[in-house]
Amino acid sequence: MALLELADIHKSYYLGKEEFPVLKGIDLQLERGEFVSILGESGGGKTTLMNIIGGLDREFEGMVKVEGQILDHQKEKQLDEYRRAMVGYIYQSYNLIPHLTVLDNVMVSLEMTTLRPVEKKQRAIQLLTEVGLSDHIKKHPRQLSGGQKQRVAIARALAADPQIIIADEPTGALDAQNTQEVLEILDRIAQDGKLVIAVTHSNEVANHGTRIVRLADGKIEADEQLRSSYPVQEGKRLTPQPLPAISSYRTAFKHLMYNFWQNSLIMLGVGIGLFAVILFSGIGNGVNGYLQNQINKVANPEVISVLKNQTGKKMTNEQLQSSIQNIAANLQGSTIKESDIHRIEQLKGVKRVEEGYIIPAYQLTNQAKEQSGTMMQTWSLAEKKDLLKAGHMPKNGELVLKKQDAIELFGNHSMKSFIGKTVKMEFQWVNAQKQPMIINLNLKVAGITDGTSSATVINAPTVRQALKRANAISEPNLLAVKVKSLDQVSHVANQINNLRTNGKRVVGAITIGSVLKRVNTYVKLAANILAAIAGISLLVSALMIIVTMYMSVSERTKEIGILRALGERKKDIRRLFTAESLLIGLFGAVFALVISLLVAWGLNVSLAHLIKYQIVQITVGNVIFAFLAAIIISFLAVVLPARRAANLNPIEALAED
Ligand SMILES: Nc1ncnc2c1ncn2[C@@H]1O[C@H](COP(=O)(O)OP(=O)(O)OP(=O)(O)O)[C@@H](O)[C@H]1O
Repeated sequence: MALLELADIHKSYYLGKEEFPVLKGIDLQLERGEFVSILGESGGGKTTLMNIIGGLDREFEGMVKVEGQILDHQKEKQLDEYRRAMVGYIYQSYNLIPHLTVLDNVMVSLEMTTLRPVEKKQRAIQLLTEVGLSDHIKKHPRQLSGGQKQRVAIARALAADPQIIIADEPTGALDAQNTQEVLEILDRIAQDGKLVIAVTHSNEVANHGTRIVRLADGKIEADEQLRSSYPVQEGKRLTPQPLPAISSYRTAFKHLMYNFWQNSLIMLGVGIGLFAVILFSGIGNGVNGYLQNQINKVANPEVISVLKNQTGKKMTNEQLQSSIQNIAANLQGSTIKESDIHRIEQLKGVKRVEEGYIIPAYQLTNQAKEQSGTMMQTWSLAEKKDLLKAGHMPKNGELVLKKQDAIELFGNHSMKSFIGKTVKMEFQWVNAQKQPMIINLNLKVAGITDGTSSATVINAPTVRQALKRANAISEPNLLAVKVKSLDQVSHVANQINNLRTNGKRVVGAITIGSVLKRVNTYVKLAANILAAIAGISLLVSALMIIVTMYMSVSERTKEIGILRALGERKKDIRRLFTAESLLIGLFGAVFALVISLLVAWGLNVSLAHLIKYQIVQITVGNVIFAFLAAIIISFLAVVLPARRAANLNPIEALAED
């Protein structure tokens, strides 16, 4: 049984509808141990025939049998397997993969065998030693002479232990010395029991073989046996296997490293898009946290302020806030009844209710100096001690003065010197008959507050006692309701807003939570705008990967042809480019992470004296998101380029200059 049998092979090329027949009925039987030279005039169809024998061409008529089995050339998978297991190629122009070392060029073939990794390496080194290249295994092809390159190509062709070695003009580019050596190697391969088929113009090469087949006008003109073929002993063969995924990733990594600087620029480009995403998210977190922190500093979010609902209807937080302005006009109508306070105390989730007053307008006097103010709220649970810059919170008969007020009244001295001084206070109120009356108080300064968000305050009992003494109405017009926990705040506020008498709402609740919510809305809006900008940069990153990968496919067309000839499937080619894109994305993300952390650190340090807060806060979630985004965009961006690479016709890809 012949190793390879060709029966009635016809092949034509078409230009439009015009047919150019190249092979017009080839019948050939080739055996192991033969060194067959195919001779013929230029353009006679030798390469075309080799492509058919080598399992690269699918478009021909006729039958190819391998070891007695018909090779179904319609089925790509069968051809892939055939090339992987049976065929090794040697080309005139060597066709080594430029970004892989000599050793790795040979390993590419061995990756498609079931040998263990150590055995693969041992075999590659042994083959390279046999062709005299043991000292050059770490070099790249560009660092080798022509003769050396051809020997690497021979070692690679033999690596996966194929039975058929196809050599297309193997000595065409070599000098006499190297030609002689390569021919001897080819002869040794035939002696080892393999079938060597060499396409040549040279009689020297042809005479070296055991048999010469002459092609003319698309047919076999002569078939001449020069010597008997070599005897064949059956030995153990290596078992082929499809390329493992890890090999594609390794090759992709090596390619990236080979063009390190060029690729690092691309990764930097991709990284900048991701950097924008990470940094903007970090700034979003920081600003949000900062605002919450600022609000929590001046007010306790677990405290609800309750005012009289003077309309009886549903009121929003904003309407309630602005209703404070109406208190002066209707002091009596703004007070909250004892019974309603009691109802609030009974609500589920309420811990404590503190009564307080809003005094619409007041006047402070120290001897001849006067200072007036508006909207004084008695010190309540909603306030925070942080506002106090000196002294203590006001007790009965005491007041805490805003720093500016203190300076107006006592002159510009140190804050502590104000404490202990007395001030007169006057404000207007009404009695039960709605008669306006002036309330007078003598107060001792207990502390000083600073800043814009705080004011001069006294405590509620001081006000209540003064009102009672003057026979004015003394019900509170403000309540501070302390809630048991933060998550109950909005529920309690709802219950308070829903308290009714005769169907009319009685009181209204103002929560810091709602202020926070509004702030959050703005922060989110800003964050979304930043995210949109970051999204655009991601799009740019994706485009960059697409362009890079398309360029890579064009640049590496020949490599794709070589890999296909070695037996890699379309799938393997697609995976090679996908792997490369993924690695670019992931390295880009690492790049982005490093820059983001550095920039975040820099911003936080340089802003530390302005804002005592980490204004950029990059969370683990942000980092995970950036990596996921990198993986997704690099996967999507490579779909089309990878498909294009996989669909390249291997013969055309190999013919690429
Ligand atoms: N893809 C193609 N499309 C159209 N015609 C082609 C194609 N490939 C080869 N041919 C034609 O087929 C004929 C045989 O080409 P082939 O490369 O097989 O010849 P060859 O014998 O190997 O030539 P050479 O010795 O010069 O390498 C030539 O006339 C060539 O122009």
